[in-house]
Amino acid sequence: MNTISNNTDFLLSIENLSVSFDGFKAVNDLNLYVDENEIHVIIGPNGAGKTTVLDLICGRTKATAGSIKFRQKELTQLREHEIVLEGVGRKFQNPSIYEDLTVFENLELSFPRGRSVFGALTFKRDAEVTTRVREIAEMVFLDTLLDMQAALLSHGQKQWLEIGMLLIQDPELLMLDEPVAGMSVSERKQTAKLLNEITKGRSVMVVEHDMKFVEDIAHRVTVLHQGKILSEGSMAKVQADPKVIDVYLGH
Ligand SMILES: Nc1ncnc2c1ncn2[C@@H]1O[C@H](COP(=O)(O)OP(=O)(O)OP(=O)(O)O)[C@@H](O)[C@H]1O
Repeated sequence: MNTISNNTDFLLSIENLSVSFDGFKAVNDLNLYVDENEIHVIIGPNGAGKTTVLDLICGRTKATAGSIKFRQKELTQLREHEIVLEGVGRKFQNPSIYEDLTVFENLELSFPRGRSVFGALTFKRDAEVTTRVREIAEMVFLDTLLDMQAALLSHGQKQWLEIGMLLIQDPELLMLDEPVAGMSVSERKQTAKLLNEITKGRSVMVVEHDMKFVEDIAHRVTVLHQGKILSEGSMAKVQADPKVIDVYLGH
């Protein structure tokens, strides 16, 4: 029986999704849904398949079976850059910023109409770009550091800069892989505030191990284990689930 439904209410609908690596099922018949304006956090033990799910959504890894629908559009057949154009942004664990450029220049380069590395001479920095760069810089706590070389930012500030570089493209779905790893306690709190702000008008999927941070941001939590859903619901619900305590939280 084909269990793939026509679920139109969600921003993202993942159905019967599987991927195998040399016969090993890293993601195994997964169904997962993300609502509009939702912060959806995926947790679970090492090797559960969390990063692989993000890789499948952004097209970095191709599914063996199943469907990923983003606003009715099937993503599994698209290439990575086409998925970005559909409105899906992805941040990897290590920040990929231009270290020798300033904060301003990093944001400017990421603006959809901004200059390309090769088109630098023909680009006219117009007021719209400058305004947008300043707005985003303020959102990611870097408005006083616009002229600083990115290499000189702290680890946390580099993470925020990369989030800013994604935000300036205005994705409808933003995916973040362990965004607070290596951050100080105060940076984690600020990042939680940032994520709560940016969900107005977009959805965010986060893979994270820091349970305090997850508590601060998650509208909904999916617990993965061996490529399958072990538990799902509010943070309070999954935290109290004996299965989750047994395989993950109790360790
Ligand atoms: N490209 C690949 N080729 C082969 N195996 C892979 C590949 N990508 C992931 N895997 C395997 O799939 C499983 C799931 O990995 P994944 O990175 O998704 O786990 P995770 O839940 O994100 O773990 P962690 O919390 O440690 O980041 C692991 O056993 C991993 O070794």
